[in-house]
Amino acid sequence: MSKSARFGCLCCTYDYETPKTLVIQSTKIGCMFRLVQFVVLLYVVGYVCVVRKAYQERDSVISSVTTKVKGFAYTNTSYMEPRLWDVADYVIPPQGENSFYVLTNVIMTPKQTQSRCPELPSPSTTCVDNHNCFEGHNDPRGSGIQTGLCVNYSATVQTCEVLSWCPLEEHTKLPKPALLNAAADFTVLIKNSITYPKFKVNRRSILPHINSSYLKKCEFNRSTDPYCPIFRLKNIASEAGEDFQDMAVKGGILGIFIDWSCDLDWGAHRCFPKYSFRRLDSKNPVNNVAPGYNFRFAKYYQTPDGQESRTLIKAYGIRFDIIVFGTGGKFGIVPTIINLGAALTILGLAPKVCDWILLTCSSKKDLYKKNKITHLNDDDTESVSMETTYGTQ
Ligand SMILES: Nc1ncnc2c1ncn2[C@@H]1O[C@H](COP(=O)(O)OP(=O)(O)OP(=O)(O)O)[C@@H](O)[C@H]1O
Repeated sequence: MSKSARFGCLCCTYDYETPKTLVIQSTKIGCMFRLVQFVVLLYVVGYVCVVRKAYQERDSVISSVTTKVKGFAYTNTSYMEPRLWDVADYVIPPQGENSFYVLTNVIMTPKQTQSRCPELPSPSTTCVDNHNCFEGHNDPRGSGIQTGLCVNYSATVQTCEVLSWCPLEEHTKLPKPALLNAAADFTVLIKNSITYPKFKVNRRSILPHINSSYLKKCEFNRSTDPYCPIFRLKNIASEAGEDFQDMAVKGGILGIFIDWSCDLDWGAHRCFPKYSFRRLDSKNPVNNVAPGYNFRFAKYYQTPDGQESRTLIKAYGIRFDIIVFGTGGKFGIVPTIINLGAALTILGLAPKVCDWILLTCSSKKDLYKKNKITHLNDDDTESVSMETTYGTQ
């Protein structure tokens, strides 16, 4: 390192910088400074305080949900005997965790017993003789375990025999419109209790002003009854932008969102649930392979001769998932002090921004630089102090 560079560096180390006040009497610069201050204030007051409510302490909601569905459907079709359906028939299982499932369409296979029967015809199950079938062969996509025999499925088709619940479920066409399209008019009561433990606030979806006679007749309506916790299923679907009758054919999943975000500074009594609805299973119009939601279950019974039998039900339906979320906020001294400090720091940036504009962008930047930065050494200090003591002659 050269001698002068080392000397310069040494000088920097032992320099002392102190700000001096430079008053620039310029309307343009004054306005710019006030504008920067105004923008910073707008951010602090408008965004930090009003929108983000940064002066509040926060707590996340803890919630529990129970549901009760009501309604009746009557079906009278060619593929099933006339039948009345009530809640015990179509809500499966009777109790769900933060969700409930409503059966809307079915393929029923009654009177099944454990026996042997020919497989449903497909390229892998049709056979010519017993050599094409393998005893014990178990295909998950098939209907049972092969016995090794090739038997008549119909007058013209032979298939491998399987040990299974017979008769097998036929790949029949799905009823359209859905068998239980009357489910559109079923209603569901959602009892949702929430708590903000930090603030000791408890609320229910059945608000304090709701009495039993109101609950017996009310129904959720976004404009007239936004706090009634009883929802008609078709309205849930339509609010989610779906057609209930369409969804009912192959099933699907709908989300019921309950937002409990509350400003508790106004008191817990002003904390209300906000409901919104959305379809949760993806409905891709381009790739419509395997749409909807279905599963199988069976109802078992014994025939008069003591044989175990069952009715197999392939159920299509709509699952309603209830998703509760929200944060509660209440004035807190710690976040207030932290954010006040941050706000003042940001406010202190206003002169820095103006200085930077003055010293780099303005047309008189050289003049400002000359007056803004003054270099003094010890000799200058002595001459200044002598000038102050004796005055200039
Ligand atoms: N899905 C629903 N649609 C319309 N009203 C409902 C529904 N579920 C419950 N209710 C009504 O809301 C009120 C409170 O229901 P809750 O289940 O707490 O009482 P309940 O006496 O056991 O109801 P119920 O015997 O009528 O099923 C009752 O008047 C009930 O009839």
